[in-house]
Amino acid sequence: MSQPCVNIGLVGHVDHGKTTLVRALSGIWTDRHSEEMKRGISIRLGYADATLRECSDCPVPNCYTVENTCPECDSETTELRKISFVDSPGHETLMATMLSGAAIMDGAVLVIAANEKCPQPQTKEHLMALNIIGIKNIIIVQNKIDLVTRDKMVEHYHQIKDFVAGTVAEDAPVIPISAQQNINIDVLIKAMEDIIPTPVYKLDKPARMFIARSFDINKPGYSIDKISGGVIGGTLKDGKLNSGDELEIRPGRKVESEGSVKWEPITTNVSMLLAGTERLEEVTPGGLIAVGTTLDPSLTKSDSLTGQVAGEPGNLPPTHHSLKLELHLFDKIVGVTEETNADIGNIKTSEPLMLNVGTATTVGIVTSARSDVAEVKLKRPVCAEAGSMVAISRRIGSRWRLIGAGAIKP
Ligand SMILES: Nc1nc2c(ncn2[C@@H]2O[C@H](COP(=O)(O)OP(=O)(O)OP(=O)(O)O)[C@@H](O)[C@H]2O)c(=O)[nH]1
Repeated sequence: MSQPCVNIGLVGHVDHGKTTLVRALSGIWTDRHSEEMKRGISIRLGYADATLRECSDCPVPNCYTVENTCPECDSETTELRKISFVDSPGHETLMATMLSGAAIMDGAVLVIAANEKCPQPQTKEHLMALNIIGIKNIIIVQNKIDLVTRDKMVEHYHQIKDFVAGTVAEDAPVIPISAQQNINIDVLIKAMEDIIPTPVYKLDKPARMFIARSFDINKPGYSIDKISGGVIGGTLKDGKLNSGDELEIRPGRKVESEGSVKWEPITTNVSMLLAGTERLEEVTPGGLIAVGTTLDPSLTKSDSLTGQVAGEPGNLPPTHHSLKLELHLFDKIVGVTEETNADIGNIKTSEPLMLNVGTATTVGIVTSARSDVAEVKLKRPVCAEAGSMVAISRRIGSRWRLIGAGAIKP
């Protein structure tokens, strides 16, 4: 049995075909939430595992597939790697969700629809987010090529190249595909093998897991056989987890008594480890895992532990109630709206900011600010190491807009 070894994110503007592409690569539709069906957009992060395979005996050169049997020559294919896909929502109001997902991506596919002018607002904003979080292994797909003429496709390709010039994706390959018609999916698989390596993990370090989902197994559709406690899902960044291990979760649980509020770390035990549908005795970093715990399911329901960090007791990063950030702000606001090209200027004392740290999203009020450093008092504390990168968004009009990044100062 093996678990996925790398997390690949799908990012890009709303409706450009991320979920359809995950389906082409994994056979799984990640949008199953009823509100998503109703609105026709992704709201939560979607997750799906896939096994990328190669047909080495094939008369067709470079034959890559996700099927066990080669679609070209019917030979049995060989496994290259198992991958977990993280499907981000592309709607502008869901940037915080996209940023939480980006924290667990090892590489990303930027999906750009060929039938719309490039760049669309979240094509830009998602690329900036990848830049902030430090994701360098990027592939660009030019999707929906079935809807455009060859000339339009070439014109669109040049728009993409102009747009990424000078960015972290400058040298990323641009692969024309149709996720819906399964065109060039094999070329994309080959590019994933070439461009997005399996990270080198530090197995001898204490276990540390970024929690991206948490749920109550009793909820219909989520039930996992033989678990009676709450479940957390996410990715292990370092170390290993074994069935039966003790686990600490930080910041933990909010406790209110006599008018004061405290956050207490939670301790629990690992009762079950799952990668996809496979039950494992030990998990290592890479891919998305679900951890069954001995916690009361009321503590994990409705993603209540999303954004927290789990790991070996006594070895987790500190809990911060305020953050001192070394600022790296953009010059201009990203996105195509009436505020486009508006200068960002300095962060001001008393202004509210939305901060994304790892998979956590929190809001805070600036208590002091200079042009290069700001201190922010957080509404909800976060567990993070000094030096970690924080994505900073400011409220402009009716939504939070990404304005830059900050490194946590000790
Ligand atoms: N013709 C054509 N339509 C496509 C293709 N890929 C996706 N679509 C359609 O485009 C629409 C949006 O696709 P989704 O996969 O939901 O897009 P998304 O990027 O996941 O959307 P959000 O997650 O809500 O941002 C759907 O109606 C798809 O059927 C393609 O290659 N060709």
